[in-house]
This record gives sequence, structure tokens and C-alpha cells, in this order.
Amino acid sequence: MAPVEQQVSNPLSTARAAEPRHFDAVILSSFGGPEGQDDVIPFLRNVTRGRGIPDERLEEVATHYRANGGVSPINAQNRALRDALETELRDRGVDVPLLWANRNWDPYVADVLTECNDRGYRDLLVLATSAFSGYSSCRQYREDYGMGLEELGLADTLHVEKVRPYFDEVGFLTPSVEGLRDALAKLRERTAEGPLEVLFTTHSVPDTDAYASGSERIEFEENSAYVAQHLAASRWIVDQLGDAMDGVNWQLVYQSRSGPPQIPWLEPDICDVIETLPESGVQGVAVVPVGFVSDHMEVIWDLDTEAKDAAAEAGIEFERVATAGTHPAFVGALADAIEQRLGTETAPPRVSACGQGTWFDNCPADCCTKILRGQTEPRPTVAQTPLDQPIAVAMDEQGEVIYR
Ligand SMILES: CC1=C(CCC(=O)O)c2cc3nc(cc4[nH]c(cc5[nH]c(cc1n2)c(C)c5CCC(=O)O)c(CCC(=O)O)c4C)C(CCC(=O)O)=C3C
Ligand SMILES: [Fe+2]
Repeated sequence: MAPVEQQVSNPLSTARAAEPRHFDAVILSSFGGPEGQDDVIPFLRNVTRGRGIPDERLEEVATHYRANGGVSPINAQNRALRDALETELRDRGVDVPLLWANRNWDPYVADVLTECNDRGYRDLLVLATSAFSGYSSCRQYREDYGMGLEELGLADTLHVEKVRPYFDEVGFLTPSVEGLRDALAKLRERTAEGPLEVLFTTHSVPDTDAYASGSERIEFEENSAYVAQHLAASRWIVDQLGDAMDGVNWQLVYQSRSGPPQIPWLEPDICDVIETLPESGVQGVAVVPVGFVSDHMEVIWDLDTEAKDAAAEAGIEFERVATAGTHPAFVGALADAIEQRLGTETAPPRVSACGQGTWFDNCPADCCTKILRGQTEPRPTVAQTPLDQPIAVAMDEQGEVIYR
């Protein structure tokens, strides 16, 4: 568990909180995935529209889905998460409908916005299945809704906000702590006293995305909110394990790179690292997909197939830790975050287990900006704090919030 002094909200977390308000509905918002062989190519075209992903990469990724019957596990996982969260909210007496929408597959964001409008839901709270700051993980969700509203002519009718990135929630990190403890115990049984390695893994992104993540007004480790948050989450998980980490090295690695080879993405790649582990005598590797919330295709293919094969090739033992999925601690943390936005009487304080304070409810306008090819300005976006408004960037030693 987090140290006791972290169990209360701090001034930075409070300064970054939006005023609690009424929402007519919560929309669990995700990536989406194909549900059969015929969906695979249309889905991949949706994902890569205007992104310059080479055709060979698309064909390669298609084979991952094809091998699984053309079905991504992600939709079933999101249905399960929606059901679990719906039950949790009902058990808490929080009366708010929970809908589900995707960026790249049915049910699409625009269709769900239309449905909300038809049902008279005007104030909507988006909850993304992504825990970290970053263009793909946070801002793009705000753009999905900004563009959807504009397309439908509903920008003045519907009001959309988004739940903050929740990478620093105890409830999000707990499943990884439990899973890593089990994985290390299993590896110990199979490797006697030899050194072990823990690889925390997340989606690689182009360097330009990584260094644009967060706001330029805030300083981050490695100059990247995306990298800094993953490092903080990984360190916190390691700290919780205590003695179980004796003789165990850890590092943050990246997976699922795409895009043309001449464009730099975050490194090192997980499989490249696994290859070199025998050189330092490592006998077993535990892989923690800290960057993902469910065991979707990028987890079961890139880790359970490719990384596992790389470990076998290197002659070392392999364990992959489960993602948060529908773990009760995670579902509870998501329900807490919703209650905080609604301002219910039972809403717990905002607690950042591994950051200086929780992230912004409404991201600064300069957060994770990305101008896509053929554009001259950022796309329409919801749920942000205008540029001319100061933001809470840090907290000094006296606990005073610094604005910039
Ligand atoms: C940061 C990040 C997350 C984590 C945050 C989050 O969870 O949102 C994530 C999640 C996911 N990515 C997924 C799938 C894909 N991502 C692709 C492409 C890309 N991802 C990127 C980044 C991320 N992606 C980027 C910078 C690209 C390049 C093109 C672009 O800028 O858009 C491509 C195109 C082909 C390829 O190049 O691989 C596919 C098929 C699935 C679904 C898995 C399933 O079906 O179970 C999920 C959950
Ligand atoms: Fe992706």
C-alpha cells in the first residue's frame, strides 16, 4: 500500500481538480478492434488514416489479428470492464449511465454522441482506457470528441469533459504489484539463485510525441510526461515489492513500434533488450505491461508471442504479468475517479501514489499537442484549460502550488 502520508489529497492535486458537476452519462472510451476476419483491414485503415504507416506494416499487423480469428480481444475486455464498473457504481449508489464508444471501431464516438443527444444527455464525462498522458493515450481522445461534436454540429449542444490520466492511482498499480510478486516467485522456482530482470513495457511512440507530452510549462524527467509517468509508476511498483526485488534489476522498455524506420521512436525495444540479457547472466525475465489497461492484441501478440519467443531464443525463463483488466482494485479506482468528478458525498480524495500531484482534470491547451500532416493548427478538442490561464505546474517544499 502507499505510505500513509500519501493517502490524502495534496494542494497540487486540488489545484488541478475541476469543479465537481453533474454529468448525464459517462462514456468508457477505447481504441476498438475487429470482431472478425472481414473487419481486420477496414479497422487497420481506420487506425492509420493519414498516419504514414507503411503498407507492409499493416499487412504484418493484420496477421496478428488473423491468427486470432480476425478478432481483437479488446472489445470483449471493454464490455467486461463496462459491466464491472456499472455494477460497482450501482453498488455505491452512484446513479449515472455508462456508455461505451471507440475511436476505430463500432460503437464509434460519433454514433454514441448522436445517441446521447437523442436521449437528452447533454453533459458527458469521457473515461479513456488509457492511464497515461500522451497524444495517443490522452489528447487524441479529447480530439475524437472535439471532432465528433464538430462533425455532428453538436459543439454548442453537448458538453464533454474527460477523466484525468490515472497512471498514479493505487488501484491501477496494485494489480501489477500482485502480478509481479507472483511472477518473481515463479521465476525463482525455475532459476535457483540466478539474477532476474523486470521489464516494464509500454507502447513506443515517435520521439516527437514523447517530447510533446505534458505541457511545456512543466518540467519532466527525460523531458517527457509520457516517459516520466511510466518511470514513476514502475518505480512505485518496485518499491512495493521490497525484498522480492533483491538481486533483481529493472528497466523501462518499449514495444509495438510502427511507422517508417527513419523516424525515431522511443527505445529500447523489448525484444532487443531480452536478446542481450544472457550477457549479464540473467536467467529469467518478468514482463510488466504497465502501459496498458487490458490484455489486448498488443499484449498477447507482442508480449506473449514475440517477447516470449525472444526469451526462449535467449534461453531464459519468461513470465508475463496480467494487466489491470477488471481487477476489483482497478474498477474501484475508476469508480473513485468518476465520483470525484461528480462530487458525491462518498468521493475519496485525489491521491497520487507516485507523482507530485494527480494530473489535470482538464488538460492545459498546450498538453500533448500534435499537428498532423496536412494541418496547420491543432484539431478541435474538448476538456481543456485555455492557454491564457495559468496552470498548477508544481508544489514547492512548503507545499505552495506554483502556477505558470
Ligand atoms: C501510446 C499508444 C497506446 C497505449 C494507449 C492506449 O491504450 O490508447 C496504444 C494502444 C493500442 N494500439 C492498438 C493498435 C494499433 N496501434 C497502431 C498504431 C499506433 N499506436 C500508437 C500508440 C499507442 N497505441 C502509435 C503512435 C501508432 C502509430 C500510428 C498512429 O499514430 O496512430 C496500429 C496500426 C498498426 C501498427 O502500426 O501497429 C494498431 C493496429 C490497440 C488495439 C489492440 C487490440 O486490437 O487489441 C491499442 C489498445
Ligand atoms: Fe497502438
